[in-house]
Amino acid sequence: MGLLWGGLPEGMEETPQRVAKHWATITRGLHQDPLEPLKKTFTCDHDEIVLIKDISFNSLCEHHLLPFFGVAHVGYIPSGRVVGLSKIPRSLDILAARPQLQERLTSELTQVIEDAIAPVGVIVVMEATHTCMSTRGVVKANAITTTSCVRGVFKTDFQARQEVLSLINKDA
Ligand SMILES: Nc1nc2c(ncn2[C@@H]2O[C@H](COP(=O)(O)OP(=O)(O)OP(=O)(O)O)[C@@H](O)[C@H]2O)c(=O)[nH]1
Ligand SMILES: [Zn+2]
Repeated sequence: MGLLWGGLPEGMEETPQRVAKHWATITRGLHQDPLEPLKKTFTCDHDEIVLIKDISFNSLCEHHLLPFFGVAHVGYIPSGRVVGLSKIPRSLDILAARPQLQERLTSELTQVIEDAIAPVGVIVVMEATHTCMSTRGVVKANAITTTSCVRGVFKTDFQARQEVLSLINKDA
């Protein structure tokens, strides 16, 4: 005789509420302004690269509502103003907590940094694993997707772009 259905296991009694809370948490960014963390800025005459590497993020692919996650690298050359280092990850967390495309997440983060401090140049590189590719569909567990968005001097000055990419350890 097989196992008969005997009703919900005790551990599942609160599962609907947990699931609702989880979805509210992972989509909280829909109700938040990604520019908010970047509103407080500081004057600073540093005119070379500021690079924050390996900022972990978790997001949600808009096609399957499955997680994609990885790291972001954000580099910029200030034009007189900088933001607190923790504020860029805070802004990323807001943008990531929405149904996203990795490409759009990358360009939106670039855009909010431009809007906040109008840097001489800004570059965002993101590397991510998409669980809609690793656990279902094509089932490629090790595929990593890299996206980048480049603005300002990094767009036109190949040497500046090379420098920041070598600090990130990526080829141009
Ligand atoms: N460009 C891009 N594609 C994504 C991203 N996240 C998921 N996708 C892809 O979106 C596509 C959606 O394709 P569909 O054909 O509509 O969906 P599907 O039938 O489930 O596709 P398969 O995953 O190939 O089974 C898939 O190829 C996903 O790999 C992303 O951030 N950027
Ligand atoms: Zn997907």
